[in-house]
Amino acid sequence: MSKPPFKTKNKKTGPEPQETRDKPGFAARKVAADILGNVVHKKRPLDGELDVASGHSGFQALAGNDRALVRAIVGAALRHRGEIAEVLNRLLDRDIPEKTGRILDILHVAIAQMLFLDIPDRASVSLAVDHAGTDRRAKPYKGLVNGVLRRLGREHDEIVADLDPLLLNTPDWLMESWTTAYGAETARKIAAAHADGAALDLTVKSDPETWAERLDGQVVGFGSVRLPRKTVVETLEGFEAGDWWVQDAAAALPARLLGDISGKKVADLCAAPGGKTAQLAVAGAEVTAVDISSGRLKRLSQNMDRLGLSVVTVTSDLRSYEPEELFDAVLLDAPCSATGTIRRHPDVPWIKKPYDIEKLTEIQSSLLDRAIDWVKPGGMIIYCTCSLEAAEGEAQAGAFLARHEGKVALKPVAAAEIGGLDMCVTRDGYLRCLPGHPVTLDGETIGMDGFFAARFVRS
Ligand SMILES: C[S@@+](CC[C@H](N)C(=O)[O-])C[C@H]1O[C@@H](n2cnc3c(N)ncnc32)[C@H](O)[C@@H]1O
Repeated sequence: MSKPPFKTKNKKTGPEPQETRDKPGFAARKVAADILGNVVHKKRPLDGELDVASGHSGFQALAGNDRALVRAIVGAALRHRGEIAEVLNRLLDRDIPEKTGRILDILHVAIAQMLFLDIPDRASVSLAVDHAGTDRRAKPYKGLVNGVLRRLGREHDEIVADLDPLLLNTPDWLMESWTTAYGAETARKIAAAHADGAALDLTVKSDPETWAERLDGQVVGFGSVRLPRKTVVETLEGFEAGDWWVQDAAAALPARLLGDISGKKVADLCAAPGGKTAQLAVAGAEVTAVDISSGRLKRLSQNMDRLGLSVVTVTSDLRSYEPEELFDAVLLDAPCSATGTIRRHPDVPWIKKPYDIEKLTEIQSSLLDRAIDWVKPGGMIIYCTCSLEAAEGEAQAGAFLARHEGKVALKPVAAAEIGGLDMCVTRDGYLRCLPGHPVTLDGETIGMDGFFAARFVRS
């Protein structure tokens, strides 16, 4: 039940005084609240906001250590968004009215620091109060920010008692979708994996064992090299030389389902930024990489240049694309909700809605229906998504088979083809990786992204 709103006068304020702006850490908190607001209210993807070349202008202007602080604060605020909202609910006896500027974002940013980051409460509270004081619509709530946060500092243990983080940090519709698809226990394991975050996985051109040794990592999944989480990619051995690229261990599996493609003509549909394109090219295929986004294809080309790989790129909407000749195989990594990547993209649960899944499943089926006619008889079609939603995976594949009965058949996946990862193969022969599936690094259990793939053969 909602509570009656606070009433305050809306006083106008000018820009924040110089001494506030100059306070250490103030700019980072302000940018963090701004980015959090852009993600949760304006549904802007977090990666875009945190891009040092094209992201949030305030973020771009920060020094390196402040940028790292913003990443940590916004990451914690999103990963624990449900818990923070519940803590606020317990602290407030009235609802904060809408249109109060950044007040809720300021509070979320401060609570994220107080509960989940190693930052003294004193600093988090004082900077949040300063921030409220400099925001035109938040200023009337400066006292409330101070009171609420100080109370959290004093009564922390009672206030956070009995929280269920896994349920709170997962929107109901997602928890229901995963419970229906995988059962309640697995749904909770998935939510737990999201709280843990992700390691850094690399796909190497060859010899994963040697690369694991050289980079102090471990071979996981099917030939991926896993490194500890906080690794700066660009400084690692082999980056400049193009010996490997970043790709989650689960994302590296679908392209392997094509088997020996040396010398074959393969279309990589929805290809950018090119993780799977690189795998196909390294396997010796003649690759045509198609994507609707010229910007993303530019990144794909840069990635292929670094890796010393040669592929043909085509900027086109697949709904109007007409290939010049048929392919031996196609891989369609369709646009999807990306709920399989929440470990690395904690914004996904808060920017995606059930309506998005409905729209995406329509696009996926229209792309599949076109791709089927671009492959030679006997050729393979791999359909994959980095989604946990059955509607974008198992149900989509089943509906495709039903629509094209006689024209296409399922070629079930065998665990032996993906390095014996039998937990990633369903009874129907689909590839289904879940973030709760255990893959270990130095005894620490870190899972992999959620991924789905189905393999079909054209008659
Ligand atoms: C999941 S990402 C692909 C990731 C890529 N396969 C990889 O492994 O690096 C989906 C891609 O689909 C592209 N896309 C979305 N709708 C499209 C369409 N109608 N036609 C072509 N590409 C599309 C997006 O631009 C995006 O690059």
